[in-house]
Amino acid sequence: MDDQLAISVRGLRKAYGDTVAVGGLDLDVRRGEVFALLGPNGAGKTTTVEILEGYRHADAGEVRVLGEDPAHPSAGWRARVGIVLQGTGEFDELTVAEVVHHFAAFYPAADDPTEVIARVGLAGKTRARTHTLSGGQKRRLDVALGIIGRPELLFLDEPTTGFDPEARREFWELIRDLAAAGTTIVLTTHYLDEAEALADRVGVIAGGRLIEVDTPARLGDRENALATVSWRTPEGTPRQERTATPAALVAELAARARSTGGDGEVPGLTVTRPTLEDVYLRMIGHR
Ligand SMILES: Nc1ncnc2c1ncn2[C@@H]1O[C@H](COP(=O)(O)OP(=O)(O)OP(=O)(O)O)[C@@H](O)[C@H]1O
Repeated sequence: MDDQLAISVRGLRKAYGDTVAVGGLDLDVRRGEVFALLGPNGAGKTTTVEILEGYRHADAGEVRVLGEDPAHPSAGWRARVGIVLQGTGEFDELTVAEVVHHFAAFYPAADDPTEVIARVGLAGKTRARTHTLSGGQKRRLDVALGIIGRPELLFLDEPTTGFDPEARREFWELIRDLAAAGTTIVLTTHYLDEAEALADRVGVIAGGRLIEVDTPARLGDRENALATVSWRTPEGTPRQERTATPAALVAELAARARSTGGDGEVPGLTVTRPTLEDVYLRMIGHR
């Protein structure tokens, strides 16, 4: 296997009875990258990720995660992989500090619990019992437990569901810090802006297969898509034109505005290209 790859999957298949959840999926995730898996409900993301984590067994295919088959990992493998699970319910009566210390004891080279609690923004809640935390604070605790072992590879399943906008931005900073420190991150999300903000590459899963992988900027040939230029005429009428040469059109509009005695400003001018959500929806079959 290529040493530059944290994850390599070929021909992955998994069915539940008659339901084919994953039907021949190929995937490579490079070491050090942030990789976002997108796909509609039921596309096969969770099944794929749980196989990568070693929690489910594939029916067929070759899977390598940090060089090993997660279905038969060596003793040290699990400590190298961090998983952010949804919910730590059994620890309701313990404090944040107690839970994080408890998890730290499972790892050979755990990070400093106090420092990790501060990094996820729970410094003010160290002594709080976990059942008193808000939904967003509980997710931060989940993240703390996922990173306490200093994983080389971190799986995050819809990590910011229930976060307020400020908490999401803070969480994104945390993910960027982890990535900058060399952690490989695989993230599933339904938030396209989150994928765009965080991911080096995104993979779109539909019907149990990976249908496209690219950077957020290039997915679905997005950067070559026609731009939409919108503006208002001097009379205030809204106008819109789709063009492959938006700079030329904007220059022409500015020249026209100057020639009619104005300062060259074009009222209401915007230039947009399809958003990641636009190309994603087109890709999975919505027009
Ligand atoms: N334990 C199970 N038993 C039976 N069918 C299952 C099981 N887990 C998943 N499936 C089915 O496999 C398919 C893929 O499900 P999966 O949970 O992997 O999708 P997903 O992409 O993670 O969806 P979501 O975005 O809703 O979390 C679905 O049709 C689902 O109903």
